[in-house]
Amino acid sequence: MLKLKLRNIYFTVVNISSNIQCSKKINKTSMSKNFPPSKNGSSSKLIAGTETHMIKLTALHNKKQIPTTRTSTNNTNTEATFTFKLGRTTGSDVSGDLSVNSSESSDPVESDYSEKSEDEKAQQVENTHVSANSHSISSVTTTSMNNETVDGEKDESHDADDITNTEDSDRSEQDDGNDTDDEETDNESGESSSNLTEKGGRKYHLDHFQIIKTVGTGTFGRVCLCRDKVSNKYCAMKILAMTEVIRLKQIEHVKNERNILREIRHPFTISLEWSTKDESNLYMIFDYVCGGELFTYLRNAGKFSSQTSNFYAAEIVSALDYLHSLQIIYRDLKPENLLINRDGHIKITDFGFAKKLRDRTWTLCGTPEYIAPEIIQSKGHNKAVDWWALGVLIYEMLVGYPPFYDEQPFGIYEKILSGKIEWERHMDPIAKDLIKKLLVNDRTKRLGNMKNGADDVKRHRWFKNLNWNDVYNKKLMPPILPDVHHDGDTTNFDDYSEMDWKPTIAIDQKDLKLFNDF
Ligand SMILES: Nc1ncnc2c1ncn2[C@@H]1O[C@H](COP(=O)(O)OP(=O)(O)OP(=O)(O)O)[C@@H](O)[C@H]1O
Repeated sequence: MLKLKLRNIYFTVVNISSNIQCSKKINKTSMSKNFPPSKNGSSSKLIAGTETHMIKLTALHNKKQIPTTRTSTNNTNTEATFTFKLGRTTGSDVSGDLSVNSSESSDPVESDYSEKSEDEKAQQVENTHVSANSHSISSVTTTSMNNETVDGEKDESHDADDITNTEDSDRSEQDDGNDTDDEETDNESGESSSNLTEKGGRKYHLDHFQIIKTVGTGTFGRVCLCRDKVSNKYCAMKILAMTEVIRLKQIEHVKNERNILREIRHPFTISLEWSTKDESNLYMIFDYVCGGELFTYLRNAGKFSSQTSNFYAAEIVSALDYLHSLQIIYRDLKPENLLINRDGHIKITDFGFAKKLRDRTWTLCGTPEYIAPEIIQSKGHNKAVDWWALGVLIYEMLVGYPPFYDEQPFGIYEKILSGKIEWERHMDPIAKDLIKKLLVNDRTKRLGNMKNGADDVKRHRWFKNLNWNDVYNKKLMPPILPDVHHDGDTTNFDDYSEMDWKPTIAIDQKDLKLFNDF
């Protein structure tokens, strides 16, 4: 069986409707993907778009075998392992103490988003402890075509949220009253005697964070485990190079990401603690989710049982319901973006494509296997795309590979539009029924997007044994407990070279203004 990883070779620019330009770049190494022999291929991530329909495809796929054993030296990080210099550096200096001359701000509001007890000890459950990087996994379970005709044309049977209006060109649609600039005085005053703001909130500085190790890389930067020297807690720092963000025309997406993360607070979404920038990079500080990606567990297991899939699906439904209630569409649901916390519960990460919706949106983005037909057809899309992606995710958890698959993105799109799905003979028929109702090409008939919204999904028979309050309150027993030895354990993540940190380049003042409200 061919094992392929579907992320992060990254190639640029496809115009779906006319021109095609491609340039390839390998972006990172990653994990394996077990697909059926006939489905050995690729997948990509779409990262730009709208008016011109120019999209960038990140993540073709890189091959890497799943390690059969975890070496004892592998990933046994300590704080002394690496320290890095953030902010402007000369040359390729990647060592030394973290020292930043930044325009960082202190934002007490953001502290409110931090969940209090996410790094607490994992609950005592009699589950199998598994490592995301171990080969064996033992899951102990507990508990038609779109009817629109033209781009943007009004749909006869809109649901309440599918408002027709002017085209949204992915402008930043919200001003959340970011007080970054207001707070700069805290920062300019240098190392004040107190780490508290006048309002009593935490006054952050970049040099409070000691970078330990890279745990993930993305399109414009990387995510590192770091230690907050003030609270002594581990956290994750996402570092985005502004030059790359500008080059890939992702300014509004990055601002959306930060703004939405500041707005949300839910047990199954990542918590943004603080964000800032200097003259080179944007920084976001999150709680560190040490169990690794669901992707890794799924690839190691091959497929999940119906009960295991049901557990993860339920937590995602709870989160999607919450996000949609705030008119936020997530748009990037896939196992790579689902982290498992030490307690075995899900944390949805990467809100880079999330969007506060006032209308349908037209941006072509997502990951090919997971994008809904209406995105491919550029008809404007809404929260229904998340319910589609949930159908793809449940299928992938149960079967081991996504329902629409091809070596080339265009092949994937064709399969999505054809509406044909191959079903495994022994698939749980109730789960199959739910998937069928989610993978409906006509989004007006798609479960989750009709007049009862998420309630229709929650009431489906596959979830009939669930109490949704229990789901929200993390009372369901997780099927997998990650093998985690301490809060800063990185053994459930891939190893990333620390030698390829690019020298940071200060952007000029004109470009820096583009990020004024970050
Ligand atoms: N809070 C966190 N705790 C632990 N690991 C994290 C955290 N946030 C992100 N990661 C890891 O870093 C990876 C990259 O993060 P993320 O997807 O947010 O970056 P990105 O630049 O948006 O990536 P992409 O270009 O693929 O969208 C994740 O897949 C995950 O493995």
